[in-house]
Amino acid sequence: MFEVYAPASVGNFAVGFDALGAALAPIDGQLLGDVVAVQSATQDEFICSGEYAHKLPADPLENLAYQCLVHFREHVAPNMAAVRLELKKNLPIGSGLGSSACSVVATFAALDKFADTQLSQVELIELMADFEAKVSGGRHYDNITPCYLGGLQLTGDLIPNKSLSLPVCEQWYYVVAFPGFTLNTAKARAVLPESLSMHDSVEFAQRLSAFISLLHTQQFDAALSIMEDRVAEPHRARLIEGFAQAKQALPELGAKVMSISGAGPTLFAVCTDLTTAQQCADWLAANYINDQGFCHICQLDTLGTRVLEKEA
Ligand SMILES: Nc1ncnc2c1ncn2[C@@H]1O[C@H](COP(=O)(O)OP(=O)(O)O)[C@@H](O)[C@H]1O
Ligand SMILES: N[C@@H](CCOP(=O)(O)O)C(=O)O
Repeated sequence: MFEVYAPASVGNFAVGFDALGAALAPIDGQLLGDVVAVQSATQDEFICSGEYAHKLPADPLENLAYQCLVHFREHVAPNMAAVRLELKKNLPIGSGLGSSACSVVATFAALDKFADTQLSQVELIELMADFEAKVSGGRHYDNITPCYLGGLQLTGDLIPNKSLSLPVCEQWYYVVAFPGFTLNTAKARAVLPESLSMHDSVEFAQRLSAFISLLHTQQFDAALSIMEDRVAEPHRARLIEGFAQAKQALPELGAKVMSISGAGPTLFAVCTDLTTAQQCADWLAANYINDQGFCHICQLDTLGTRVLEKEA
């Protein structure tokens, strides 16, 4: 038996709608992501457990992890031995933390290892994106690739191998706050305009390309100064109760960036020191989250999806 862990991720990373995403690692060492455990069995078996299992449809046919197993058995590895696959659903659904991507990535990575199919990285990413697209209302890679590969990824069909890893400042802290209520990604995509004006398209391209160039040249303060979401955030802000108050309060506390993680309602702030990050986390805990919510101070998870070491 082995377990595969896939980390939560911040889609869009404010400046790269559908094109940038970052994997998260809480600095207190907690794991923030889904786990898939696989072991040999006499016939295929699927179990869904974990804190948020009860929020998923009871019918396995509607569970992405089970759908991935069925697809893998039928189309990728028909001769694979029978498997007992358990999804430990540790991330809230509709949170903006790449929850559906987490389940899909962990499941395919685990099955790929179990069956020793040795799919290429691009083949796996394609497969993962196909399944996440079934629920998210659009095909995008900005949760899949950081979740799978770790770090901050520039990602999309135009990008060689679907993803390019970007350098980030090691002193950046990411405060993420899931408020405890949910926002369906497909619904949050439906409020976006179908197209951008020429002006907005040029501005988006300038901002994203400058941001990446500044990261590569280690001009991190300048990168933070243009790290803003002018594409999705203006349309989604009204869907997220408490967004406006946080948008005002967190920069006053010293956050360099405050925006929506993925499609929301999780908010994220980028801080350049731990004291400020803690103050932002305290504010979010007191003013944004309810008793179902949580808040973490994170840095980037550079490992991505991996097999968990067994505890001694
Ligand atoms: N294993 C799974 N993990 C997450 N969502 C799943 C899973 N299986 C099915 N779903 C469905 O997919 C949808 C995911 O919603 P979405 O808003 O895209 O979540 P997130 O943004 O957190 O990925 C929900 O309707 C949920 O019931
Ligand atoms: N680029 C996507 C990201 C969705 O992330 P999720 O965690 O909310 O699923 C978007 O902004 O729609």
